[in-house]
Amino acid sequence: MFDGYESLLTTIALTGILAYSFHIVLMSGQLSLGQAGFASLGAYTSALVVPETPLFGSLSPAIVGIPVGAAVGAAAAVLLGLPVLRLRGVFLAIATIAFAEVVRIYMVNASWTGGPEGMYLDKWVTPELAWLALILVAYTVWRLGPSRMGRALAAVREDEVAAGAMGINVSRARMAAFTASGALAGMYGSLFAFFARGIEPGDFNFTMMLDGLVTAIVGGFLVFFGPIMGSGFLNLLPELQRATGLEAGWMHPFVTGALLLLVILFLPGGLSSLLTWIRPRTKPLGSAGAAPPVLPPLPAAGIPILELSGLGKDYGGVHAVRGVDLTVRSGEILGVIGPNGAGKTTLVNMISGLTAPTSGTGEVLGVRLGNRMRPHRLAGAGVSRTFQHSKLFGRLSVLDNALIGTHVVCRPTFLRRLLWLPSARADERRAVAQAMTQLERVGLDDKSHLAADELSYGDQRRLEIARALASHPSLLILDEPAAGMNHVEASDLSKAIRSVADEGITVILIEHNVRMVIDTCTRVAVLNFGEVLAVGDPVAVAADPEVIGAYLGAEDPEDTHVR
Ligand SMILES: Nc1ncnc2c1ncn2[C@@H]1O[C@H](COP(=O)(O)OP(=O)(O)OP(=O)(O)O)[C@@H](O)[C@H]1O
Repeated sequence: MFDGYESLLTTIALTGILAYSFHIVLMSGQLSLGQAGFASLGAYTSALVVPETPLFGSLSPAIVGIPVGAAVGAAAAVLLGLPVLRLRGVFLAIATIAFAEVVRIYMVNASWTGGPEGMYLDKWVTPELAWLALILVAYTVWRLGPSRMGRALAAVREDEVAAGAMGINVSRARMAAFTASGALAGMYGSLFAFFARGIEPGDFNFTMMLDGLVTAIVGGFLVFFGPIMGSGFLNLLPELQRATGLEAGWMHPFVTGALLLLVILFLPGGLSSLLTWIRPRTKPLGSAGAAPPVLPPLPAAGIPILELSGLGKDYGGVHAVRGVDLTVRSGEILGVIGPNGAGKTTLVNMISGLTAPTSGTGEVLGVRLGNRMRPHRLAGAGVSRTFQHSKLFGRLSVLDNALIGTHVVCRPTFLRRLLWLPSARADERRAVAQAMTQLERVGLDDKSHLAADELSYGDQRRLEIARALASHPSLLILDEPAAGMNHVEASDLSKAIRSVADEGITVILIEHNVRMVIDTCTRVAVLNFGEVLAVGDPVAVAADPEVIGAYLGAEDPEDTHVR
């Protein structure tokens, strides 16, 4: 059927699958180079189990090898991921290269693999089978992208700390991407074995890994069809060379290397991003008529939701926070003020699970603070926050940022999206409705399609608040939300915070704008050198001579806007 092009078409499909195994880890911001090891394990294992005759008379026996290769690759990825996924960046890349090399050396020396000569196999992979496998993989990645899981991977890629604070289990998301990458590489290995009529350990070497990585990067990892574009383009290049008579041996690696350089320098989204530029920016999936998800009730007004006893944090010799005793009751707006370096951010980092205390105890919404605490657990219990220095997912849209905020109140949708179940679409619409409600609250609903990076500074601060509110928190922590705002904007923000509190959400507000704190908060705590200097009614605290001496430095609290 594909006379003369069988080999080219199959190679494009197989390289595409290999590139998807890189694409999926790049989606979560990881650089793993262990794919050659997973592919090798998948290839050799499926060589042992694939029957020597067609199934049911005509079916390619390679279809038995595909799930086996994928399962072996996934299992190897889990076993490797447990120790190595605590590494990041180049260290993860080195550890995974080492794994691939260990597998290669084992395959060279083991007797069941045929040693360095490898194994001869029958050719069972046709272009149709290879493309069917590629389309299935591409379909899965397409359905993953806009699902709750897909957004979680994107959030982890953009900013792990913010992702954790939005309730995403960062370790689990990274492990899921790594395992899927192992499965795809194992699947590639199995298909390759029965396409190439045999395998030897050298087939799964560093060059193979580099080919897959280059294809994924040149194609682009921000759009689901990037690997197909990358594979098509890079595999058609030699044909183009042949057609133009430029067939020198050095030409192909040279052109590929130059392309990689050009893409990294000038087109970080890869070739596929060219298509998304040409396409007009579409408004996101509408939420018209959709109700927000069923939201859990907020704690009853007046009950203690946060209790700290002697809580402290030392950084070496620096006592950032010392012996803090504090109770916060549901419905309060607690202002936290104090000079620079007083320990305000460290205190809220402990409350939101980002920093482990070194002394004392604390309980927030029924969750005990401690060394093993992870931010996603506190987010799941109802703590949400903004950061002193904005931590938005810059390359994602305003709507996607807010949607990631809904992570803890929305149901997973990926598996149901794979099957096109209407309930998944209904859940996505509910998530969009919840996100849009919060964007409307801060006046960003008409900018929902813009990238967060494209917003003005003030809008970025507002988006962080909308993202935090999208999780329907019981406790909202705002770390200097009015920084950089003028008086009018600060006054609007103050009104918005009071309206949030009127809905029953407890707020902790760190702010240097004391006028705003007095106008907004029901109670104020003053920190100085990591210790609580005073807690109480805002006006009374602002008039306390000890507080004035330590922080305000002015007799009249009306005049104070201290940084
Ligand atoms: N990761 C860290 N390692 C070492 N020291 C730290 C760390 N984080 C905070 N500190 C120190 O702890 C003290 C309290 O810092 P923190 O940022 O909590 O103060 P802050 O009251 O929020 O200050 P600002 O108003 O300037 O934001 C400071 O002396 C700071 O240098």
